[in-house]
Amino acid sequence: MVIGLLGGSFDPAHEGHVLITTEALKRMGLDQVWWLVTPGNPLKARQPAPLAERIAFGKKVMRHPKVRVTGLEAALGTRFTAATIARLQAIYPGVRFVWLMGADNLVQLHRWDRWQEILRRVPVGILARPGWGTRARLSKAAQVFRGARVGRGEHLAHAVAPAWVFVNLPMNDASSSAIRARGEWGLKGTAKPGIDKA
Ligand SMILES: Nc1ncnc2c1ncn2[C@@H]1O[C@H](COP(=O)(O)OP(=O)(O)OP(=O)(O)O)[C@@H](O)[C@H]1O
Ligand SMILES: O=C(O)c1ccc[n+]([C@@H]2O[C@H](COP(=O)([O-])O)[C@@H](O)[C@H]2O)c1
Repeated sequence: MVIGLLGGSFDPAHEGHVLITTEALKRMGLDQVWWLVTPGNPLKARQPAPLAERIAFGKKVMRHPKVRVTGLEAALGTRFTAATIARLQAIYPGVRFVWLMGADNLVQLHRWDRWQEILRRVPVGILARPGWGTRARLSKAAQVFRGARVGRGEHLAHAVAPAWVFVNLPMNDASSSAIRARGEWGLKGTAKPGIDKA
């Protein structure tokens, strides 16, 4: 069993999240993807909408039999990705986990807690995001782990970590901050009319 983990604020979830999830399922040979809706990104000062509301909206937006929208980090009491992955690996020893993220997150990965441990624990799938390709390829994490880059998504899940892949896909420029800036995600985390469906 290979499970992709897509961590995020999902404040709110949008079609960019749906696209990278379905593409990761198709291109990386994943059996499932679990969204890990974070209680709060350790590097973001801004307080997100309440977790329950972000999860509830995520479930509306992301409807796929192989995808679960979860609040696992709140349940586990972890907030840092390295700690979350370590806990999940301990709880599910028979599962191969793959960490998924958009190219923008690769650019700042070296600022995450125990970031090199993440790459040594699990294969990492990077999904293209408009405007971030060059910076991602030049990022510190990509440089430090350049020898661990895998050419094709299909080879990622069963590669021995450290291993990462950069997957090009049809670009989608949706972002939660743009949705919030347009006032389409209520202050209390409630979706306003018009974004019932991403
Ligand atoms: N349009 C997109 N294309 C590719 N990856 C994306 C896209 N939107 C989000 N992601 C990725 O999904 C994960 C969760 O993203 P997040 O919930 O922070 O959404 P966001 O749109 O980036 O939010 P914000 O604008 O508030 O920073 C991250 O790994 C991010 O890189
Ligand atoms: O572990 C860390 O230090 C760390 C620092 C920044 C972000 N993350 C994780 O990165 C994921 C993406 O966050 P976001 O807010 O960009 O959607 C989410 O799972 C966060 O918990 C993790």
